[in-house]
Amino acid sequence: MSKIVIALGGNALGDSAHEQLTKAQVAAKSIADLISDGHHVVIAHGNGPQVGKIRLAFEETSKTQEDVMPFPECTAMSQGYIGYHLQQAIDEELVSRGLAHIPVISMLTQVVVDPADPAFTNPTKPIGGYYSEAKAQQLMTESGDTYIEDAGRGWRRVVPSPKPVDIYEKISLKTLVDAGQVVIACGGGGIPVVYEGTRYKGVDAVIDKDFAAAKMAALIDADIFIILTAVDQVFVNYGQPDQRGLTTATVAEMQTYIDQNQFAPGSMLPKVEAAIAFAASKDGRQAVIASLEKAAETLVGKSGTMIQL
Ligand SMILES: Nc1ncnc2c1ncn2[C@@H]1O[C@H](COP(=O)(O)OP(=O)(O)O)[C@@H](O)[C@H]1O
Ligand SMILES: NC(=O)OP(=O)(O)O
Repeated sequence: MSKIVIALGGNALGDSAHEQLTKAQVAAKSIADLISDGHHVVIAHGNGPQVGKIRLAFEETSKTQEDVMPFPECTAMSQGYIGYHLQQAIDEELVSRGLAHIPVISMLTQVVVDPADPAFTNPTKPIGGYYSEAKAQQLMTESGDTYIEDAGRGWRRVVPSPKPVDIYEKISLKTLVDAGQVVIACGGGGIPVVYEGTRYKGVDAVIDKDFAAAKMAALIDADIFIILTAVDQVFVNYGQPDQRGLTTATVAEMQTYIDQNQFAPGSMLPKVEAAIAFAASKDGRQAVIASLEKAAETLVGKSGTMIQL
């Protein structure tokens, strides 16, 4: 039996609430396969599309800039409704397999970041929907926000994405995990907070959930870290006629591919960096990048890209 942390991609969870629930049900089958096999599973999820849409809804309906919902609150909202979908879908799947005694719980999670992180002045995290270049240029002029081209999929707004330093609720997290519960935590990378004087305060940023999940995996001493997204494997020469899927790779090999700029910033690069960070943190730890539908297959080498020291 292994302790496994799974990171579910926000983009891979679909566009609308309806689509998300359907995709959560697909992910739940994969997750329940692992639980049925006796593994202990902890889940983090993304929120890029969702947090962007929540923020946009408030920007479009607020009378003043001050009324617009701040980003930490938007991430808290996304943790709520994505966690609700995942809780419901995983629970249903466990009940259907006679595993109703295993509780599933999602935790609002605050993740501590460094206020001096250079990411605050260099926005890189894509959120919300996709726009044409012309529309993105118009939005940049009107709003002063930054938009970039996102891995060949269109233009998207980007916001600061500081690295996770600590998980504020780590004692509760470990208690629930040790009690055998299926915990959903660090949704959307966690609600970003900084220590200010005598208290923690939310900051305008969206943490990358792959980095937060890697931090959580190390904190709970997980054996395996699985990043589930919309592609079956990591590719070199991605999108080119000679693209090649990677089945296994060492940390050193992946670092060489990073140095060759094989992975798009804001999409595959943070996944590979998070996977490397976990695999390199202790001998024997494995990190896998695979598609949402195929979590259990990755453990028997039938799918995904497996990275180890
Ligand atoms: N080298 C690569 N190999 C595989 N996918 C890549 C690569 N570079 C960029 N991508 C893109 O990265 C996407 C995964 O990133 P993203 O959509 O941000 O993930 P998430 O599912 O976590 O929201 C893939 O669906 C693919 O379109
Ligand atoms: N917060 C975050 O990393 O979301 P995505 O997985 O949707 O990019």
